[in-house]
Amino acid sequence: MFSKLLYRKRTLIARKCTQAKCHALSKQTLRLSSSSAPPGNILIQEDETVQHVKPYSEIPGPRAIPILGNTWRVMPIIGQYDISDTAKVSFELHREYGKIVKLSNLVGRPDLLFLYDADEIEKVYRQESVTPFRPSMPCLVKYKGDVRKDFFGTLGGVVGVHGEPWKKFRTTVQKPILQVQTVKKYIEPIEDVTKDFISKMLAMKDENGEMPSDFDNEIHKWALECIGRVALDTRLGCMDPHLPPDSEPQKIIDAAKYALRNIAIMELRFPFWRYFPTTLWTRYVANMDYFVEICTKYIYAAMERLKNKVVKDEKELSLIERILASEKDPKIATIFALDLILVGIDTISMAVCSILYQLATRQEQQEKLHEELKQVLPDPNEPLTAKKLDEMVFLKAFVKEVFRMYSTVIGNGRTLQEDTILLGYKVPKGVQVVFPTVVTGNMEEYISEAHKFYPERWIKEKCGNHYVHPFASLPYGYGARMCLGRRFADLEIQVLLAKIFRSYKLEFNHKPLDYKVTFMYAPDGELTFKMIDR
Ligand code: HEM
Repeated sequence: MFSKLLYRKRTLIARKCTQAKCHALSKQTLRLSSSSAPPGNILIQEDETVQHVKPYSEIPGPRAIPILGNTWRVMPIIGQYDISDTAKVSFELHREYGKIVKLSNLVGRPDLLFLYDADEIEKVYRQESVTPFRPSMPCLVKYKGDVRKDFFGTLGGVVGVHGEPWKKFRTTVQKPILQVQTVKKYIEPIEDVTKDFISKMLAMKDENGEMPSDFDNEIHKWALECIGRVALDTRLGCMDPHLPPDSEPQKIIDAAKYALRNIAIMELRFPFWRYFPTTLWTRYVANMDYFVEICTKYIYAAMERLKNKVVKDEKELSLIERILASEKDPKIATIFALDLILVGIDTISMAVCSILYQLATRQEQQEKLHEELKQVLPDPNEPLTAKKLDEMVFLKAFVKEVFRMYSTVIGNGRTLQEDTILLGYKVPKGVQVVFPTVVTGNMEEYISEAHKFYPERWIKEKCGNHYVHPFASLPYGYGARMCLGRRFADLEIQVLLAKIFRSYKLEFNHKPLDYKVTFMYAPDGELTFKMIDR
C-alpha cells in the first residue's frame, strides 16, 4: 500500500520553443517529494479534475520471472530484446506499454524506467540538483575507483563520476572547454586536419570514384586527429595513408570502440565481471590502461613544452596549456584528456557517418547546402572563420534535423535523487529514468510532421507553423551535466561539411542502409560514398 498524496498540478502553458524559435505547447507538473507531500492518493489539477496517484508497482512493463528477473530478456538466444539494437527495444517498449514503461528486476542493477513524455522529461531535467546523476558506466566507475585507484586517487574526472567529486572536477575544466574564445582558436587547426582528410579521401577513391568499404574507420581517424589536437595538444599522425593496424592511432581508436561498445553488454546482461575477471572485463581494463598510458605520455610532453614557452597573455595558451598552467597537479589535464578521448571519438565519428549518409541520399538537400556554401565561401580555398561558420544556417539546421530523426545518442537519463511523481505514478528515488530521444524526437505530439525530414523547421525565418518541443530532441543532453565536448563537436562537424560540400558532391549508389546501435545510432553497413568534383 502507498500513502495518500495530494498536490496541485499547474495548468497547461503555451510557450515559444526557444531552441527552434517555433512555438511549442508544454505542460509542467509540480514535483512531489515524499517529505513535502501532504497525505492522500488524489492529485487535484488546477482545472479541478481529480486524478489518483498510482503506486510504482502499477507502472506497466515486461513481467519479471523468478531469479532471472528481466535480465533474461536481454540474454543471447533466449532473450526477446537484442541488446545490440536498443533503439528498436525503445520503440517496442513504447508501442507495447505506452508513455511510461518499467524494466524491473534486472540482476545487479536498479530498475530502468523508460519515459516517453517530453513534458515529464523536462520536469526531471529542471528539477535536478547541482550534481545530476547520469546512470552510466558502472564498469568505468569500478575501473577508476577500484582497479586504478593508484592512478586516479580522488580525481575521477567527469565521465562515470558523481556527486561532489564530479562537481569539483567539472568546475575546474568546464570554463576553458566551453568558452567560445577557446573554441574559435581551434577553427584553423581543425580546418588543417580536415584538408588533409579530404586529400586522403581523394587518394582513396577507387575506379568508380567510391570510398573504401571501411570508410567509417577513416572517419574515426579524422575524429581522433581532431580530438588529439584539442585534448593532447598534438597531431597524432592519423592522416598517414599507410597506418598499420598496430599503429598508435589505430590502437587508440580500437581501444575507444571497445570501451564504449561493450558497455551495454556489461551493464544489461548478467554482470559476471563484477564478481570475477571475465575475458570481456580483462580486455576492458587493458584498453583503459592503454588510454592512461597514452594520455600521460602526451600531457607530460605538453607540460615540458609549456615550461620552455614564453607566455605574455593567457589567450596564447591552448586548452590543455591553460589547465596545466592553472592547476598544480598535471593529472587533472591527463584525466580530462582521457575522458575527452574516451567519449569524443566514437560519438562524433558515428554522428558524421550518419550526417554524410543523409546528405548523400538526399541530393536536393545537398544542393541547398552547396548553394549556401557557395554564397558564404565564394572562393572555396579561403580560410574558415567564426563569422563564416555563423552564416551557415542551413548546414546547422540539417545537422539538427539528423540528430532529431536519427538521434546519434539514442537516449539520455538520470537517476532520481528524490521520490518523484511521473505521469501520475509515484516513482521512488534511485530509479534510473531513461529519456529515449530516438523515440520522442519522432513523436507527432512534440514535433509537427515528425515523419518529414525538414531542416527548415530549425530556421526561425522559415519554420512557419512547425513546432518542436524543446525537450523532445536534446542531442547533447541538458543542464549542469550537458555534453562537455559539444562546442568542439559542432565545430568539427561544421568544418568537415563546409570543406567537403563546398567543392565536392557525395552520392550513395547502393541498397539503402538500416540504422543500428553499436554504441551510437548510425547507418549499419559500408559507407562507400562516391565523391565527385564540383
Ligand atoms: C555529435 C557528437 C556528440 C554527441 C551527440 C554527444 C552527446 C552527449 C550526451 C547526450 C551527453 C550526456 C549529457 C547529459 O547527461 O545531459 C554527453 C556527455 C559528455 N560528452 Fe558528449 N557528445 C558528442 C561529442 C563529444 C565530444 C567530441 C566530446 C569530447 C571532446 C564529448 C565529451 C563529453 C563528456 C566529457 C561528457 C560527460 C559530461 C559530464 O558528465 O559532466 N562529447 N555527450
